[in-house]
Amino acid sequence: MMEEISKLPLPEAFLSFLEENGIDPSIYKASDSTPRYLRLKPGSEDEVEEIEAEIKCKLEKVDWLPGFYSLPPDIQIANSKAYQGGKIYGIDAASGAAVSALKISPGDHVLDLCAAPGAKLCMMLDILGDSGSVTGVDVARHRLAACRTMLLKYSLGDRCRLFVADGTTFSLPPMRVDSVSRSLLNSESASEENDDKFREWTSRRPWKERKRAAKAREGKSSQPVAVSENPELIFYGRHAGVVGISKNELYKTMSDLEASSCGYDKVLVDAECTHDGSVRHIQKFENWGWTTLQRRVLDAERTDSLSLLQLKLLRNGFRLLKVGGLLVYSTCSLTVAQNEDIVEQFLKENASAELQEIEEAEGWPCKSGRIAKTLRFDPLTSQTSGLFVAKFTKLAT
Ligand SMILES: C[S@@+](CC[C@H](N)C(=O)[O-])C[C@H]1O[C@@H](n2cnc3c(N)ncnc32)[C@H](O)[C@@H]1O
Repeated sequence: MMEEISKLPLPEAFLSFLEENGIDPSIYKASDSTPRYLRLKPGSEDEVEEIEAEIKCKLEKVDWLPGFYSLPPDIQIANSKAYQGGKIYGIDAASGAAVSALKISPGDHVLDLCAAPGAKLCMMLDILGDSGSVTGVDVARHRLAACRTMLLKYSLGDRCRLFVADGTTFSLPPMRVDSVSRSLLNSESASEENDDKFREWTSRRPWKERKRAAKAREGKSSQPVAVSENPELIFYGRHAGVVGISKNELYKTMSDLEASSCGYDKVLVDAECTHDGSVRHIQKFENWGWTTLQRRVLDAERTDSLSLLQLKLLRNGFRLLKVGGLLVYSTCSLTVAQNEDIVEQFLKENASAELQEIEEAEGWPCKSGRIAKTLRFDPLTSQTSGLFVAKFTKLAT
């Protein structure tokens, strides 16, 4: 087997998986030449030359995506001052496109239902600046903790809340404007008597959270990711409408009817998937072992349960969207089962869901998916990692 693999770029089983799913294996041959991408923190535009000098490489502006630059795949940015100082983000251009498709406008309340590790969430917060809010949800505590670290590094957390929660059942409303004004009034005076009310977030984690995190670490190697029954808030910014309100207020869930009128303006469901479109992810299996690839990517049973998870995430994300809002469903898989099939099934069961043309995509180097209005990025066509994107709106019924 090893001999065969050393001759082939990818193992037979993976090639048959691609064939079964109608994916052209030659897209992986472009992997060596697929550039790396970075996004510039807004406000750092004048520092491009300095960054280029530091990483010793020219940054090519991505002409179809504002704020994005490409660089050769072998250039490392993690040790650079620009990266460590929070002036640049490592994020694939296709991921940037998925966020752009959401058309986030000032004041929007955005839900990111599979948020970790958070490259897209950071981009949303940068777009929103000093307005609106982003609620990030992820079932994996350690990944969401990494997202929190990123928010702090880029000083982006002011209008963000992060919940460890199951995205298929999450039901909390967006930050309420009245709670923000109340929280501003209360933030100074949140005193000992107000023990039930949230005070300003501190990086000193409460004892309970530390204990839970230690427990999760102990069980991590042998158990799948633990799904907490109730959402658990692991971060909130000063202007995220949390400071000064009580736990009862924060954890009050929305009914479907309430969600239609007071739900989120924009929802991203960047669903868990087999990651087969991510060239760099597939390449990692060379070190992790091809048997791991068999288990994690090709196993039919996993794929079936993943499809169900994807459908449930999409259903719940859409439930939390307000009428007239926009939802983007994306995966970094290129299989039809995890993309078009999910979209089709979802549309069949939701009379209020309408697939939308992604107007922003004019000039994007991508192809149409098998369903009109959906998009597919792949390394050959787009010079990016693989990504499927579909956009929906919620109609009044
Ligand atoms: C493709 S990744 C998301 C990447 C992220 N949007 C970003 O830009 O960095 C999928 C995420 O879904 C999370 N996930 C898996 N099952 C979930 C569930 N039931 N609810 C919420 N998140 C889930 C995984 O932990 C993983 O972090």
